[in-house]
Amino acid sequence: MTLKQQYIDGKWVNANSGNTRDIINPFNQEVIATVAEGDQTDSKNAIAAARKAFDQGDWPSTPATERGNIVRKIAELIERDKEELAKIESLDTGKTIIESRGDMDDIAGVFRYYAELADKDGGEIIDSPIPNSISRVVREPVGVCGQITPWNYPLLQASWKLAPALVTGNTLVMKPSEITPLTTVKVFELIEEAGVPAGVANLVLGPGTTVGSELSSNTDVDLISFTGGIETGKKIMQTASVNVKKLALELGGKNPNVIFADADFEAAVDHALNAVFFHAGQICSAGTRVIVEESLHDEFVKAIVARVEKIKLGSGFDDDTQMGPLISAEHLAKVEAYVEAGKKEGATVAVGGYRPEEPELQKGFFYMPTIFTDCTTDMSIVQEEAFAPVITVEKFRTEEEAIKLANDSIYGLAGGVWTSDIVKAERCVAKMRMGTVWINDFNLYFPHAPWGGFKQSGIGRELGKPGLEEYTETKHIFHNLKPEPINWF
Ligand SMILES: NC(=O)c1ccc[n+]([C@@H]2O[C@H](COP(=O)([O-])OP(=O)(O)OC[C@H]3O[C@@H](n4cnc5c(N)ncnc54)[C@H](O)[C@@H]3O)[C@@H](O)[C@H]2O)c1
Ligand SMILES: C[N+](C)(C)CC=O
Repeated sequence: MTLKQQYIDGKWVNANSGNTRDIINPFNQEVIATVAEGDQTDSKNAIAAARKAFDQGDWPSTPATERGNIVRKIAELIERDKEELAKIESLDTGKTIIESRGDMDDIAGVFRYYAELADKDGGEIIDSPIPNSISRVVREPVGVCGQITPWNYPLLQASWKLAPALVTGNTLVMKPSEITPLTTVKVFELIEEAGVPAGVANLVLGPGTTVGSELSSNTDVDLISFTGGIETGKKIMQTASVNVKKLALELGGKNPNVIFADADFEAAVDHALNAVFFHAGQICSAGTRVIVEESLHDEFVKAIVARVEKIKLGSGFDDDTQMGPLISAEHLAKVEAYVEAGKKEGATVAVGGYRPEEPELQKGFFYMPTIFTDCTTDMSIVQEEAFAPVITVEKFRTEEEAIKLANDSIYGLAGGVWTSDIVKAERCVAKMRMGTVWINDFNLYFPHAPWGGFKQSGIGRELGKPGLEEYTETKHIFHNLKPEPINWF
C-alpha cells in the first residue's frame, strides 16, 4: 500500500515527523490506506507556501476566465474519475456506493458552477456624488485561506470551499478530517493535473488540535472556513480572532420536520425517512426532530415504524444495502449513550434502540435505525445533535405550537414543513429561524442556492453567489479626475 502524502508547494511530501496514520473502513475495521500524519510544522510550511504564492505569484492576478477554465478542468477530471472517487468515499465513510456516486455528481457540479461564475463579476460603477470623479467597486481575493472539513461528506464539503476560493484568486491550505482524508488527497492529484500552479492549493493531513489549530491561529492566514461541530467552531472562532481573520463557520443542526395533518401522507412518510437515514443519519441537516399534528400522530408513527423495520443494514457495496455503519467505535459509543439518555428521560422506543445482532455486522460500527415517541423539547435527545439514525417524534395541536417547537433549539441550520395549504406553508416558513427551509421536501441542496445556518449553526454561507463572495474583499476605488488643493491647514 503506497503512503498517501501531503501536497505542499506543488510537491507530494511525507509528514516532517515521518508519522503516519492508518485509515479504517468502518464496515469491517480493515486498514484501507496509510496516510502522512502532519503536525504544526507541516501546517506552517503549507501556510508559508500559500502566502508566497499569494504575495509573489501570478494566481491572484490571473484573468478570472483562465482561473475558471482550470476549475472547469477539475470538474471534468472528477467526472472522469467518478467511479474511483465514489469507491474511495464509500470505503472511507461506510456510506452506500449509490450515495457516494450522487455526491461525486454534486461535487463536479459545484466546480462547474463556480467555473461559470468566475468571470461574471466585473465590478460596479457607483454614481459618484463628487464632481469630476470616478467611483467604482471591485472584488479582490481575500488572501490565504485555511479550510477545515469534517468526516461525513469529506469531498462534498471540500468542494464547497475549494472551488469558490480558487476561482476568486485566493491561495489555500486545506485540512480534511484525519479519519476520512482519502478522496481529498485524490482531488489534490486532480488539482495538480488540471494545472493549478504550485503553492496555490496545499493539502495538510493530521489532527485538528495540531494541524487545524495552526491554520486558525497563524497570522499569515487571512480567512478560515470551517465545517464541523459547534464546540470546535467556537474554539476556531476564538483562535481566529488573533488577527481578526475572516470567518465562515458551517456547524451542526438539530432540524425540525413539521408535518401537518393535511400533508400528502405518502410523500411525508417517505421523506421523513429520507430526511434522516441516508448515511446512517450522519448529516448536518438530518430532519431528526419530527413534529406531527396530534390528529395524524398515531397513523404517521405506525407508517414510519413499519418502514424503518425493513431498512437493510450492510456493506455500502451490496446492492440491497440501504444504510451503512456509523463512522467509528467512538461515535457508536456516543450514539448508544444518547439513546440510553432518551430512555431514562421517559421517551418511548418505538423501534430500534440497540446494535444489530447479525454476525456479518459485528465488525462494523452499526446501530439500528431508531424512533423515539412521547418526546418533549426539554429532553436531551430533542435538543442535542446526535449525528445518528435516530428520530424523535413530538406532537402539536396548533400551527403556533408547531412553530414554537420547531424554533426551540440553539441550532438553525435547516427545517421542513409538510402541508397542502400553501398559505399556511408560507406563514410557517416566514417564522422558521433556519438557513434553509423546505416546503413539502427535505434535505435538498444544489450549487446555485446558498447554504448555512441561523443561530449557533454558523456564520456566513457556502454555495450560490454568497459562497463566492465569502472569498472576496470589496474594494471601493475613488478616482479624483481634477485634484485641487483644499487649503484647510
Ligand atoms: N453545516 C454544515 O453544512 C455541515 C456539514 C457537514 C458537517 N457538519 C457538522 O460537522 C460535525 C461532524 O463533523 P466532525 O465530527 O468531523 O466535526 P469536528 O468539529 O470534530 O471536526 C471537524 C474538523 O475540524 C478539525 N478540528 C478538530 N479540532 C480542531 C481545532 N481545535 N482546531 C482546528 N480544527 C479542528 C477536525 O480535525 C476535522 O477536520 C457535525 O456537528 C455536523 O453537523 C456541518
Ligand atoms: C451539507 N450536507 C447536507 C451536504 C451535508 C451535511 O452534513
